[in-house]
Amino acid sequence: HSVGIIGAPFCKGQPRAGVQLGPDVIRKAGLVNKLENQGCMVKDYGNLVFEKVSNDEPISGTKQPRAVGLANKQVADAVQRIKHDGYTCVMLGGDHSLAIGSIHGHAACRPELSVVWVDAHADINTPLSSPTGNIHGQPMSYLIPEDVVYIGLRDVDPGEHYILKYLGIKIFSMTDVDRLGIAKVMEQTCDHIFSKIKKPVHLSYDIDALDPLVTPATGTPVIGGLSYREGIYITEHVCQTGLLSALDVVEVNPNLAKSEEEVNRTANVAVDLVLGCFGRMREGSHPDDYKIP
Ligand SMILES: N[C@@H](CC/C=C/[B-](O)(O)O)C(=O)O
Ligand SMILES: [Mn+2]
Ligand SMILES: [Mn+2]
Ligand SMILES: [Mn+2]
Repeated sequence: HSVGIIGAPFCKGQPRAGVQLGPDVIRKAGLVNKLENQGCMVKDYGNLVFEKVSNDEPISGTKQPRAVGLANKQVADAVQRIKHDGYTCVMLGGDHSLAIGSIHGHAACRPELSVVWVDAHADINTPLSSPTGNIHGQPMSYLIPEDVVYIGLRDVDPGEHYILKYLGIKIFSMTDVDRLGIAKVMEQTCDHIFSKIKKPVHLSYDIDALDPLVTPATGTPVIGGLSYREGIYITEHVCQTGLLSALDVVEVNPNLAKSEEEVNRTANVAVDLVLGCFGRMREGSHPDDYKIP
């Protein structure tokens, strides 16, 4: 696996400061070394720099529209570049509004991509249906949900639920995870997105899809989330399709942890999710040329 990492230290898609520290907190938990230690070739493109935007007044209730727009232009350009350089792209957030740019930039290179959205939330509010005006709850509404599957939903607004049903979007809520088990959810997710042809997968992973006991340092925690094992299983299954083309890991906010331990716990889980996407197997592994010493 060859992995291109881009950090997007951005927080304007939501009101809680701290999520802009996500990229470096995840790196500090050893992301690059751990990927290299499992045989990945890694290029870290560093962090994007987001200029301050003044007078960024709300537009029909939507907050920080100009900052979010500009940031996503930069993210789209970076992701497109990383894809053209031949890597599987890993975008470290930052809040989930960054998926606008990440998916847009990825689609510029791979227009036939499909999206797997792992999240407690649907993030598909329109500016008018949004109860908060925060754009991290809206990214999917700016993208044509061609082929998208949701996993982990448990906090969906009425407007979002209407849109999901109206568009017939495939969803696996936490009820479905309980009813089917994560293995069946992943089997049916792959059946759905690969029903016609094999497509590159864009996995957009909001860390709040996992239970707050597993990943407490996040801005919109919702109880009854995915276990660590379910969260990892999703990454292992996507990895074995061989079709993962871009990954977002978003919404790690160290400022919302109650302790240093909660920051580390959240960051370590974020790293393990990435490792699962790039071949880490819980059963263990050994190099082809391994010899008992
Ligand atoms: N549905 C709420 C919550 C949004 C949550 C966004 B998140 O999934 O990126 O955490 C809203 O629209 O404000
Ligand atoms: Mn989200
Ligand atoms: Mn969420
Ligand atoms: Mn969130």
